[in-house]
Amino acid sequence: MRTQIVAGNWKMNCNLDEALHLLNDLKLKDFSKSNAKVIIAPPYTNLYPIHQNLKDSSIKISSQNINENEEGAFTGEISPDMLKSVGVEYVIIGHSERRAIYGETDDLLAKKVTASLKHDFKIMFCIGEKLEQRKADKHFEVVKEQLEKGLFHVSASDMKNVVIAYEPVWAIGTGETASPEQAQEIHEYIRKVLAEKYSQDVADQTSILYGGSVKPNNAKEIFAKKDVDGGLIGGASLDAKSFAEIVMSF
Ligand SMILES: O=C(CO)COP(=O)(O)O
Repeated sequence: MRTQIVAGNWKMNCNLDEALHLLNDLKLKDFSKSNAKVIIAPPYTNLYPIHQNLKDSSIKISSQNINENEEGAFTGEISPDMLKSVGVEYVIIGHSERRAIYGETDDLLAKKVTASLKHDFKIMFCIGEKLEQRKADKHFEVVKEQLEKGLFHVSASDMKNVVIAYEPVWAIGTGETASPEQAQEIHEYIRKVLAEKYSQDVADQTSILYGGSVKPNNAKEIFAKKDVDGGLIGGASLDAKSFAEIVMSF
């Protein structure tokens, strides 16, 4: 049985006051009624206070990025050890905004994956095609290549620490969602690629999340699909009521 996950990617939103407010609202929700594991990925500046605040909670903390180096002259960057020391358990790697806006390449992402596993983080590895690639019917080959270049140096045994997040770029923050059928089709394909690379066991045990305009009114239908094991939620994760409703879709 795969772990079902609903993760909130807060992106560059919430100063400390706003973050603690949102967290308090989330803590009032009874997530024990859901089968999903709940993860939040706040900005770096909120990680430690949130960790301190979540000590008795089942909510897990993720960072939105990580640097692949141990330490040193990398101005503005955050190391694996720094994230460990403030209670981070998960890291998001390869988000399309990091790929597109900050030029993160498959090679760099592969290094971030290696560094994260070395430091015992769990990874949410993001893949997904752009609109023109979808229109040209290239989405299958795009996600396969992203997996091969960024993730497939990971050993089969380390894959238990990897979650894949399929996020079609055309559906992120646009209000346009992949249909449940489109999500199922490509999630099934990703699982097939995992089975070919590793084994059916690894493929069957790897959670594959969908991300891209997931809202309370569409989550249930998307999550009901056989190969969709949860969601990576952007905008709707900034509102405790909406996020909780999405979590309760499981
Ligand atoms: O990028 C996303 C999560 O990482 C999805 O964002 P939205 O839910 O705002 O479309």
